[in-house]
Amino acid sequence: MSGNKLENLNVASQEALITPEALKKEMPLSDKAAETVSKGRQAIYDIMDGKDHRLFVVVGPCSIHDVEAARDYAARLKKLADEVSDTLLIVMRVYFEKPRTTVGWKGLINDPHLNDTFDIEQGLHIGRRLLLDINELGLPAATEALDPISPQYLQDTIAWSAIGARTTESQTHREMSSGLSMAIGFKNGTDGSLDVAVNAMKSVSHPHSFLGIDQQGQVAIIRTKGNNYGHVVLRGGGGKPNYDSVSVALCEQALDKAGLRKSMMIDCSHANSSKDPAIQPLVMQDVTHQILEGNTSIQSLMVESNINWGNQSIPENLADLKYGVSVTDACIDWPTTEKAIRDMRDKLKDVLPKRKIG
Ligand SMILES: O=C[C@H](O)[C@H](O)COP(=O)(O)O
Ligand SMILES: C=C(OP(=O)(O)O)C(=O)O
Repeated sequence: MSGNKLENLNVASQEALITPEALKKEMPLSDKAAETVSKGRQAIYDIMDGKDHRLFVVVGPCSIHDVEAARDYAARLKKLADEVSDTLLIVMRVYFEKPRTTVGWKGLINDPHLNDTFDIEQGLHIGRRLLLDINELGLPAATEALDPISPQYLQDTIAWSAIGARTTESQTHREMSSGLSMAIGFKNGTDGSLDVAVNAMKSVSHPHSFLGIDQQGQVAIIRTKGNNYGHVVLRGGGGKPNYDSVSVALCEQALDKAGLRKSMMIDCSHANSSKDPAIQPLVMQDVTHQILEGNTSIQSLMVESNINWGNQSIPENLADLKYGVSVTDACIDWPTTEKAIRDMRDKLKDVLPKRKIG
C-alpha cells in the first residue's frame, strides 16, 4: 500500500483482480451466445422503435445466489419464452449485484459463498459462466449495472440493463450508461420521483468523458458516444404504486415535455407490489388492460419470479437454504409465472400487432 500517510487510512487491504481481458480469454463468448446477445439487444431496440410489435418482459429471480437453481429456472423460462415468442420477448433477470437500502448481502459477485468472505474473483468467474450458459440456451439476459467496473467483465453477455432506483440520479451511472451497448431502463426514485429517471434519460443520450478502466484493467479516460435507448421504469415509490393509468399518463406527459421517447417499462414488483409477490400478477393484469384499452407507451414489464414462492434469509448453515427461493426480495413461483405470462400473451397476441407506437 502507498507509503503516503495521508491516504487509504480507512482501507484495510487491497488486492489485484483478474483483468476483464484475462477473464474473457478464460471464458469467451461462443458464437451461439453472441448471437443471442446481439439478437436480444436488436429486438429490444426494434420494440422501442415500434418496428417489433411485441412487449419485452424481464422475468426472473430478484437475485441469483444458487447457479444450479438458476440453470433450472433458465431451462423452464426458455421453454416458456419459445411458447409466447409471437407476442412477448422474454429476457431473463440475471441479477448478480444487489443495491441495499442500508446493508445486506450484495450479490453473487460481491459474496459468492454467502458468508462474508467476499471472494469477488470467484464471483466474477461464476457469474460470467452462468451468463454464457444462459445465452447458450438462446435466452437473452438482463441485469442491473450497479458497480461501475463490473460491466467491463460481463456486459458482452447482457441484452438489457437497469439502473436501479438508488442510482438513477448518480452521475457515475448515467456516464456509464451512455457507453453501454444495450437499452437501459432507469428506475424512478425510491421516493417515487419521476424527475430523476427523466433527467437520466436526457443525460444518457449525450456523450460523456469520465474515469474508468479499460479491458486491460488500466485506469483510463472513457469517452462515450451517448446512448439513445434509455427508457423509464415505473417501479412505484414513496409508499405508493405508479403502474396505474393516471401515473402512466403523467409519465407520458413528462417524457413528451422533455422531448423524449414515450417508451416505458412497468416493474410489477418493488413498490408497485409493496414487495408482496401476490400483487405482481394483478399489476400484470392491470398493465394488460391498459394496453387493451389503447395504451401505446408501455413496451415492457419486469417480474420478480423464481422456482418457489417468497424469500428467505441466508441461514448460518447454507445446507438449510430452501431450493429455488429468493434470498432478497420475495418472488412469485414458477406455476404463477407461467400462468401470468400465458394469460398476458393470450390477451395481447391479436392486439399488439395493431398498436401504433410513438
Ligand atoms: O431488489 C432488491 C431490493 O429491492 C433492494 O436490493 C433493496 O433491498 P433492501 O431494502 O432489503 O436492502
Ligand atoms: C433493486 C431492484 O429494484 P429497485 O432499484 O427498483 O429497488 C431490482 O430490480 O432488483
